Amino acid sequence: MRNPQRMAKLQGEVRKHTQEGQETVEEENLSDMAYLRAVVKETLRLHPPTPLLLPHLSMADCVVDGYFVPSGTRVIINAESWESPDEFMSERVLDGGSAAVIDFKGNDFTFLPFSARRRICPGLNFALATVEIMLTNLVYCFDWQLPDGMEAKDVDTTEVFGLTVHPKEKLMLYPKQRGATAAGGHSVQADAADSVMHN
Ligand code: HEM
Repeated sequence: MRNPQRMAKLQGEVRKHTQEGQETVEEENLSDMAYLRAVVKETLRLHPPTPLLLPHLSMADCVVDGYFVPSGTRVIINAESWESPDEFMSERVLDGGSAAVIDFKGNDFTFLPFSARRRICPGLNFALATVEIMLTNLVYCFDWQLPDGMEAKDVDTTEVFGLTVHPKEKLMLYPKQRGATAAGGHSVQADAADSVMHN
């Protein structure tokens, strides 16, 4: 909602790769949606649900970059080094983008939303599949509008920190059902607008 052009691009891709007349997006529609994957990847970079992963202890004495780390030290990995880190730039992870080759499934220590190696999140693939199908259906079935008087820049994405983070403020949006038309003075659009989405 803070990036209307990127929202339009994502919605365009989802609607292009889902057959006209299909009620919902199905898993088989997702394979050609490169921009969807970029949006999810960049979202996990900017808002990782578990930013510090889970606490781990080193199992043996070791030396890292010249620093001695004794066995049993609590280790927190925070190795991000991104250009304009606070900006949502989904293009950076698309083919040809500055971060296109950075893996987020545990092979690149600059980007670890699911952690890595033996304690990597076992729900990784399930989580991605769920997020993709949920997000595509939200943008396929509805056009989303901000409440009257609210502008894109007013959407507050401040996070409350914890073992898992969550948004400080609720996101309130009006869903306008795709293709909704007024019929007999009772429009789907009005119905949808009556039900404000709270996040
Ligand atoms: C976007 C969604 C998710 C993210 C970002 C995420 C991320 C993580 C992270 C960072 C860890 C900690 C790894 C560590 O020890 O450093 C973790 C652990 C774990 N996750 Fe997820 N997770 C997600 C969804 C899921 C789902 C959907 C499931 C199950 C269906 C799941 C199951 C688990 C389990 C069981 C562990 C503990 C693994 C262990 O024994 O060390 N996660 N996850």
